[in-house]
Amino acid sequence: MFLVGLTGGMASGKSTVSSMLRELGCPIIDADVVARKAVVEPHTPAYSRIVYHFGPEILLENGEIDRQKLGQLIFSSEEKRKLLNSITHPEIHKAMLKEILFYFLRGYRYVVLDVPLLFETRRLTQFLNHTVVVYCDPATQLSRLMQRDGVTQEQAEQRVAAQMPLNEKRGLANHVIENSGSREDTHKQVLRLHTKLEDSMDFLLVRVIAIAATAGLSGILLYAAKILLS
Ligand SMILES: CC(C)(COP(=O)(O)OP(=O)(O)OC[C@H]1O[C@@H](n2cnc3c(N)ncnc32)[C@H](O)[C@@H]1O)[C@@H](O)C(=O)NCCC(=O)NCCS
Ligand SMILES: Nc1ncnc2c1ncn2[C@@H]1O[C@H](COP(=O)(O)OP(=O)(O)OP(=O)(O)O)[C@@H](O)[C@H]1O
Repeated sequence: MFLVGLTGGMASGKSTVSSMLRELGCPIIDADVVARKAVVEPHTPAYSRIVYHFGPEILLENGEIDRQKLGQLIFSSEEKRKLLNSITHPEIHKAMLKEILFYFLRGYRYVVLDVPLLFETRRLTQFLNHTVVVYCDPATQLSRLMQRDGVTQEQAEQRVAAQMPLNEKRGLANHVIENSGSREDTHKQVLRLHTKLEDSMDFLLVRVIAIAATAGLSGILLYAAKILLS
């Protein structure tokens, strides 16, 4: 099975690209969704540790974590961000591994992992066959972030600064989707990426068949040699 890592910066367009890929039939595992579902819901081990370290003041009245409050805390303090990451990341990776297994057992040939902090944590990169960065220019990124999350320019800049610079991520990827333009333009690039992924799957299949055939052939030759020499 092939693993494809999809990443980018805050509001650079990862979810936009992953929904396009999903529409084309690609299985997607979204780390933000995994984190929301399996990591910070009440009664999970990560939830208890977050409340222990950050205090009950980060809870809503219904006992759930106030994501906005926790976000404000961790995006303004590297120390707190590191603490939250140390609690959540091992749990996120475990939950993602379970989902990868699920797709593997269902016979999928590849799965796309949408992970915002792929290059920051680097835990997953060694297992990936392809890495894709969704890039957009810094001014567009800031304005999309401010518009989507209703935050000030200062808050948006602070959030962007909490991650590895997007330019650096772009240099680490095998494949870049340039998302500063229109959605249509991005869609065209996603179609090309999809074809590339499908082609590399076919290439993998041909390689596996060739290896199997070679192994089969050498098996027959060995068997024949054994009979002739006995
Ligand atoms: C900080 C939290 C509470 C903010 O929740 P909120 O619903 O407002 O945002 P959401 O979860 O949709 O994340 C939005 C984006 O913020 C960025 N982000 C999230 N956590 C972090 C982090 N620890 N460091 C840097 N950027 C982060 C990512 O680009 C992400 O796509 C939440 O993101 C969280 O629990 N983060 C810790 C888990 C984590 O690291 N998630 C990222 C997956 S690798
Ligand atoms: N090409 C585009 N043209 C116009 N708006 C766009 C384009 N791509 C994305 N957007 C908008 O920009 C915002 C950020 O995009 P998106 O949510 O896909 O980013 P993201 O990388 O998943 O963000 P995050 O990591 O913060 O969750 C969204 O409001 C989205 O609708």
